[in-house]
Amino acid sequence: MIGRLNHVAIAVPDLQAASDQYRTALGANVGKPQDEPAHGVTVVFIELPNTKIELLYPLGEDSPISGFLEKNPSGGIHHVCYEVDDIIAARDHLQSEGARVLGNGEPKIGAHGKPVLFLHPKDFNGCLVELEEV
Ligand SMILES: CC[C@H](C(=O)O)C(=O)SCCNC(=O)CCNC(=O)[C@H](O)C(C)(C)COP(=O)(O)OP(=O)(O)OC[C@H]1O[C@@H](n2cnc3c(N)ncnc32)[C@H](O)[C@@H]1OP(=O)(O)O
Ligand SMILES: [Co+2]
Repeated sequence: MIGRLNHVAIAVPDLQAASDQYRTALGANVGKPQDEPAHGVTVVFIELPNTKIELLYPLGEDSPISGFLEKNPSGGIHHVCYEVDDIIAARDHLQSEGARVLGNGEPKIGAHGKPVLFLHPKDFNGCLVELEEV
């Protein structure tokens, strides 16, 4: 069911500093910041030959990543995103397997303009999993 690794997300305490570091120290192709108010984050995508890195910074008062950054003030890997062909079929299958889908269970449009869902980290070995329909 899951396909390619679409991105690995890193929550960062300073989006500009992290972007500069990837651009200069790591010589990466770093995109521009993108506000995603529906998700409570500002994101910067870094294109790699085989996947993407998504830098995340809280946007707004009740960002879902604020708690994570309070617990991890230097930042850290926040989630992985796998691609799926059919996000509703994937959701229904995962729920039938007992996995918890976060939010109201309905996909939201993510940073790539595609439907995304999140699965509770406690159900996947402490790893927050995002699914993106491509
Ligand atoms: C623009 C969209 C973009 C895209 O790719 O298209 C995005 O990726 S948007 C990314 C931001 N949005 C989300 O992350 C939505 C899903 N996340 C959530 O709903 C919350 O972050 C949640 C519920 C996973 C955690 O929220 P919170 O930290 O406030 O809750 P708790 O403190 O109760 O945490 C419960 C439990 O989970 C552990 N935890 C929290 N975050 C993570 C994480 N990223 N990875 C692993 N574990 C995590 C937390 O430490 C708690 O564990 P415990 O042992 O009970 O202390
Ligand atoms: Co993501």
